[in-house]
Amino acid sequence: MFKVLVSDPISDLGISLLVEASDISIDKKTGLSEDELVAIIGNYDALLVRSQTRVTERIMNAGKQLKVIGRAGVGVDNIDLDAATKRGIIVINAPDGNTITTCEHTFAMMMAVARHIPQAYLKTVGGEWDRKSFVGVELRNKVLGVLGMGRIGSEVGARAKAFGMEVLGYDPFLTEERAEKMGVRKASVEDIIAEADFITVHTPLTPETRHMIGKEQFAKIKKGVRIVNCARGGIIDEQALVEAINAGQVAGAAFDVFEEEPPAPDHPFLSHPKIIVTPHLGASTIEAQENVAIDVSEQLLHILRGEPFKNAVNMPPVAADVLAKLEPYFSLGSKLGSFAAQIAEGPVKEISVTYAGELADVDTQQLNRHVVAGVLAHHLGSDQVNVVNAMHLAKNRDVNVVIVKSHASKGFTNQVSVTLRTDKEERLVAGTLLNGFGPRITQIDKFPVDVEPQGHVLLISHDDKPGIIGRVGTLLGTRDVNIATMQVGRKIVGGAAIMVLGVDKGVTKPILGELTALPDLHNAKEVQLY
Ligand SMILES: NC(=O)C1=CN([C@@H]2O[C@H](COP(=O)(O)OP(=O)(O)OC[C@H]3O[C@@H](n4cnc5c(N)ncnc54)[C@H](O)[C@@H]3O)[C@@H](O)[C@H]2O)C=CC1
Ligand SMILES: O=C(O)CCC(=O)C(=O)O
Repeated sequence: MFKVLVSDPISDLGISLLVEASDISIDKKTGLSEDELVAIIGNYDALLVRSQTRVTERIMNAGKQLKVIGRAGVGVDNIDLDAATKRGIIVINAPDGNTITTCEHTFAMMMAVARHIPQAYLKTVGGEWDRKSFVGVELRNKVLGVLGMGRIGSEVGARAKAFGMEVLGYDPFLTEERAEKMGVRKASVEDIIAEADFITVHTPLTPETRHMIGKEQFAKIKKGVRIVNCARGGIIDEQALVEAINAGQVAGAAFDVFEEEPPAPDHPFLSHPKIIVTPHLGASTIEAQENVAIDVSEQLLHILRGEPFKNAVNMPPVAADVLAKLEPYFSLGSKLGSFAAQIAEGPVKEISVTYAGELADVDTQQLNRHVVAGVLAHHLGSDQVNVVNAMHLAKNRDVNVVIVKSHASKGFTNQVSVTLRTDKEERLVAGTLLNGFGPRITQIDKFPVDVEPQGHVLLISHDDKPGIIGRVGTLLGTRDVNIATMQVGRKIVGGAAIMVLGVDKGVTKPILGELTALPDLHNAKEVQLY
């Protein structure tokens, strides 16, 4: 039974998938302090949050069984990602579910600031009939500058055109072709500052975007511009904005987000007549909250159940078609890594993974992680290593990871070869997926073999001499070790050879010692593959 803690208000309907799952027990405890979370998080396998809970390193340290943190929304700035990655905790978000809702809120804010709606409302319900103070501007024929043309920014751009606005878009990933397709003009930040009548920001808050509109930009900004921020507090310098409004440079602003949330009661935005605010409501619709909760619950279930998942924030993204090609190799990759780690003597200095055949043309980042995790888990423990922290752990331990791609696959559609270089030796284990037969180890060091990577495997190196197979069989038989499968590999008659035995149970160290003492036999190792 997996235990899930929901620590922020999240749509009941959205998490019904978790509530109804027979292998999940779910607790809802919202509004907890960091200390309170630290005290209870050790009982949980998964934590589900929105934006209120700050998931700190302290909480993760206390979450001894914590495997996944799900964020029902886009921004994960309330989660210490580095700490999660170090601990192998997968962080997932729900990036698509609140796009339209936030885009619509942006429009609500843009229109509200253009037409002074909150200010007019307040006066009207206060008994005043003031029609002179609230003369607004149209959106039609105005220039809208969109900083950040991702999911939300693109939707804002599309809707702005319906209002008859000219849209200037800036995003480091916006190409001329994409801009043209969307009917927006690709622009620089400077173009937007100089030309836009309305500016809206839709980037994450990063060192690069922090205060991307600040004092310097306000000095050059088009007079009378209106600014909207429904992304993250801090992208626009709050202090500089107030000064620019007071100087008459900026006509008004609409903010859903703040550098510090909630803002202090004396925050200048809260009393400024030309600034309208909402309390981080961008994603707050029934539809969006259901969508993000459904998305994140689905992925959370996949992760807890050990199934393939998407939207991991602390792992490289992978396209669905690429994932479909890689997924069948995940288990093989980690078993090859584990096999190599179990037979190699000495501390690992380098893990080299060669992809041959069709895999050579695929972005294998996810598969690389499975191989590296397979190697490291042997040394560090499978509870300490997973695909999230594998690369981080390798780097921390100065283990070089080398990826080689080759189209020559020795007759297999695909072959994955893992070579471990230690300070003592170099060992290679290669494998493939055989159509209709499943995974196979196809090579160990220089010897071609055909071995199912499963259960207890005995790897014996010996001279290719008559009688050796019988001696091994007899010894194992007298020690009650049943041989299920046997493979012998050699390069030349009478030369060095290996024997790979599938055995039904673990082989003890004394038996391995007895095997090694047999004539013409050099080494016997047991490899466990699960
Ligand atoms: N107010 C609210 O309740 C909500 C806020 N958000 C926030 O809105 C923002 C945008 O969300 P999405 O569109 O879903 O994200 P996204 O990841 O689809 O788009 C962000 C875009 O910003 C661009 N970007 C990054 N650095 C940039 C820079 N220096 N200059 C210009 N563009 C840059 C990226 O290339 C990307 O295209 C995020 O910060 C998210 O957390 C999202 C949902 C609700
Ligand atoms: O959960 C929320 O309401 C905040 C949404 C948000 O800011 C995001 O998804 O980035």
